[in-house]
Amino acid sequence: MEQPIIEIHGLTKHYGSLKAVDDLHLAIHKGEVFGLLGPNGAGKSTTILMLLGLTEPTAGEAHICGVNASRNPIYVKKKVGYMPDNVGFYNDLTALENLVYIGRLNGIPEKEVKARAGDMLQQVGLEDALHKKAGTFSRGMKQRLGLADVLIRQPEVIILDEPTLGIDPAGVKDFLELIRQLNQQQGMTVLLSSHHLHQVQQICNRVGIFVGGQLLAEGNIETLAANLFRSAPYEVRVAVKKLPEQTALLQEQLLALPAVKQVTLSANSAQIAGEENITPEIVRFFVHNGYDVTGVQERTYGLDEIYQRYFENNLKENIPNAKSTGFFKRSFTGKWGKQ
Ligand SMILES: Nc1ncnc2c1ncn2[C@@H]1O[C@H](COP(=O)(O)OP(=O)(O)OP(=O)(O)O)[C@@H](O)[C@H]1O
Repeated sequence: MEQPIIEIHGLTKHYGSLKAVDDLHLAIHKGEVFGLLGPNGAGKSTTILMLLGLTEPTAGEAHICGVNASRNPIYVKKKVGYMPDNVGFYNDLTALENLVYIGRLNGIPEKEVKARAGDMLQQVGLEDALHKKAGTFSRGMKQRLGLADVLIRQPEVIILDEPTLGIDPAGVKDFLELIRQLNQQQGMTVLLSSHHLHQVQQICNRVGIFVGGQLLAEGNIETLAANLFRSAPYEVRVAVKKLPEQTALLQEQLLALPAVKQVTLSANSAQIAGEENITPEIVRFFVHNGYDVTGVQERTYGLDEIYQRYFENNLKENIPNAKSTGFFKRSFTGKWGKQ
């Protein structure tokens, strides 16, 4: 397999007694969109600064595009396009003028720079705002200009720190679509940090959940879900016209079926979780026992549950069994309750 474009080993940063980043290990490969997901203060920005060689790690190493970031910050600057959470521009210059200026600073030949800047602005959807002053731009437009600023340097990888902060929902959707296109059409590798799990879920191939300086879990959504709900990863809800008032026997019968681990009964539905795909068996059971089945629904996990679950585990250590936690019931009923 190709060498990862970002490789982090034991990366650690202390600020006095505070461990902002604690023994981080991570590999991101070419063409991936990786989401670093975590609440404020989790250590995302500190990690990014170490990746860029802008702050020295207390311990560990970050390699990016094949070099040690803290030993080669200038090389890293050439290879990596970094968009901070607050991009600054010259407000009195137009979008095109700002970008031409940046292009020149980055050594783009004079005869090319204007055309390249124009192309970039078109690519990020600012073709109608070429000659507008950056000072008049909305937050969403500024982020697009920030992306053009990053892309004109022709980076191998782009790192975006909270790129959608402060943009309205429509702007967020457009911006994320832009990132997706960059990835799909140009194979651009992207690392983005966010505390918006829904946004991360929309465009990232892989996600790292980062809390209190530690990477608590990492993988694609399916892997995270499987790890999280390891004991009973499959769930099905069967809606029936009416369940008996005394449910103890039914509960016992269901729990006796192979692979069934958890059963929650309400007036007209049964929620059942198991070690493997139990849907056919469960449906057969209800039909065979004369219940009028009005609906069957298999459950899929979203990042929501995973994210909350890891927070919960992190806050309340050593939860022995997911079955008994309030979270499990809450997310279960919460998700279905909405439908
Ligand atoms: N220069 C610094 N000096 C001291 N403490 C710092 C410094 N920079 C960050 N920290 C602390 O390190 C921790 C991690 O901060 P960091 O900015 O990396 O988190 P984050 O996940 O990016 O959060 P946010 O989304 O709020 O930026 C926080 O507790 C923060 O207060």
